[in-house]
Amino acid sequence: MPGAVELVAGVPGLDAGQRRVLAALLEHTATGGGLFVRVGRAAGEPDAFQVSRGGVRAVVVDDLAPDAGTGRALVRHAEEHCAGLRGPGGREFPSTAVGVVWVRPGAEPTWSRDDRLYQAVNETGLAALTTRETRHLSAAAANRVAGELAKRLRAYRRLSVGPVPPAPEQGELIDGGAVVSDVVDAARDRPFESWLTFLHPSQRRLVTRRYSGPARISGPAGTGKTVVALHRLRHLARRHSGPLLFTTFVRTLPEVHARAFRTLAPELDGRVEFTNLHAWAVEFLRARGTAVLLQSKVVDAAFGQAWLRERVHLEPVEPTSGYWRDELTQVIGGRGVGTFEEYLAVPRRGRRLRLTESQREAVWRLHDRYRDELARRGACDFTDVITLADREVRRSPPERPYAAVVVDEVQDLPLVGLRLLHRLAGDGPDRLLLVGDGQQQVYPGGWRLSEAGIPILGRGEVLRVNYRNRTEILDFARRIEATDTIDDLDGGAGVALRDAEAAHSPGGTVTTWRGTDAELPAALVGAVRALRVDPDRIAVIAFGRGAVARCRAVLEKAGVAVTPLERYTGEPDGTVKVGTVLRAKGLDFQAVLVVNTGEPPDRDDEGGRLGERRKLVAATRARDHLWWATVTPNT
Ligand SMILES: Nc1ncnc2c1ncn2[C@@H]1O[C@H](COP(=O)(O)OP(=O)(O)OP(=O)(O)O)[C@@H](O)[C@H]1O
Repeated sequence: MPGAVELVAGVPGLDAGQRRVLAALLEHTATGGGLFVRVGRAAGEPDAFQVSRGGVRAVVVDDLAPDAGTGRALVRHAEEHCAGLRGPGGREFPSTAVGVVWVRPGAEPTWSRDDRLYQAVNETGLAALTTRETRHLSAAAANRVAGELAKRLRAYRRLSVGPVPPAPEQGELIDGGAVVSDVVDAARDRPFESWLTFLHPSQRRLVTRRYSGPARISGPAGTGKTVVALHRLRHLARRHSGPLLFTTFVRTLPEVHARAFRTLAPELDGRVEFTNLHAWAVEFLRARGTAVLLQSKVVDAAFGQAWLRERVHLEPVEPTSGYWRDELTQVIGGRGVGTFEEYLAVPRRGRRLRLTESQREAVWRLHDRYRDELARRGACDFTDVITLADREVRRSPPERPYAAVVVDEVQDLPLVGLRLLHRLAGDGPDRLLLVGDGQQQVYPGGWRLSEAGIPILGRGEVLRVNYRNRTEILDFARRIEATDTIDDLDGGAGVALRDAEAAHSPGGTVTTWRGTDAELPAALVGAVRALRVDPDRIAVIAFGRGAVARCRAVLEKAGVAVTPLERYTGEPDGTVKVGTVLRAKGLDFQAVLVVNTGEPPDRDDEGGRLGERRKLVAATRARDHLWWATVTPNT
């Protein structure tokens, strides 16, 4: 059988550099897929398409960089040729899954940083690119894509170094046998990153849909909301110039998603800013010459002092100070309430106690005291920073406006945060995308998008197919009673996990354990050891900081290397991750061990309602294995 070099030599009209590059690309498809080489070049058309287990690439091999117009045409053509290819499990190839690469044979490529529509590499760079890529497609899936692409690429010659499987007939649906083998394949390997290449048709539609104003994607846990948001960012970045912003309330999450985005869209490195809202606000204020002191310890001390002075009035109503602290930060600060009169009128949605006017007066005195204590320390709290940034944006917007702003886990943002992001993005087409799930709201408080002045009318989307959790885990999580009034973030009825459809992903394990605190160390360490899973894919989740500290100590004592979730970036480091459920939001792991100790939560749980939601969030972080421990006091 001829090798890659001989096969490429058979294509007419290629120069030596092109032959070298194309032969290397072809070689790389030996484990699945194929290479399509254009017979006769055409401006704005890729010279080749490579399908491998790493996905699909459109390639131009040229010493001269395409000009901006040709570059854009190239991307458009690459997308058009590939969009909607069918993949395993009824999923489809979104246009954003095709990477575009310009290879300059021999020499270093030059390129403009502002117009990055494609990756630019020389031959060494290309070799690095192909060896580093993750194989997230099965060989069967790569062959299937190549087979379908063959029907579309009439002007291209298909080259293959492996055996070429028969191409499906024109218009043929995926045949039964292929579906079964693909599903089995997917279930066995469950290539974690196959979302890079294939999306459910309902996900794919949302990636490229044009919205005339702010839009919202909601849906239960694990339905691919973030996945869609990342694909959409690539889609928008390819069409608009200017920076893009991906933000969320959870401190560590943006870094993890930035890493996933670099895998999806390496050419866009730096175009999209991934940052949590507080970090964004602090940095924005700093750049405007306003330094703010934002430290949890200082804020805790200010509240502690204020509480000491005012507790006598509020303790009879509710003894836990956390409840009142949430009242200050979530209701008053979070909604940007500036006067007592406003506070009297504000909806206290989701709060378990109704307050009389005189009780609200007592709260307001606590609020005043707290403000004084903060001022005395020259400090801000977390909502102040957002309010200050919002004021500054109103006074003078950023010089380079964002082409698009995507907000993940939006359900946990305070109202003032929503207002700030709305102001940053504006109401223009495709500029603001809000992604979230009311059922996963883990902080007290609540708002409707309309209260932030964000009109969603007709631009609210719902995803319903859970892709993350295997059947056993999904069934377990569905039984958690977190289904009280779930809203779609705008007062409408939301979809609960119970009503989500399951992508066909059978199996998984759920092990429940019940025992005393004294028995926990042996059980936890035993459960971690029994997992035949890479430590990087394991997380231990608890509901309070005390329980997290205990789990960490137990594991470390047993010689299991751990990293707090606060420091997790998605980068493999050979350790098990440990943290509170609030830090685990938005993430997933192959195996999750959840430790319920029954200790009072760090934050008020609104009479158990938020507690159930936090349990649901914890359980749905597990993809394949869930260990669910209930710790009882020592007898
Ligand atoms: N089209 C897809 N193909 C394969 N896997 C997918 C697909 N969409 C999502 N997934 C898998 O499901 C996981 C969850 O996706 P994602 O984080 O986007 O869901 P989410 O709706 O944002 O979840 P949550 O609300 O629980 O944070 C992904 O890590 C990925 O492994």
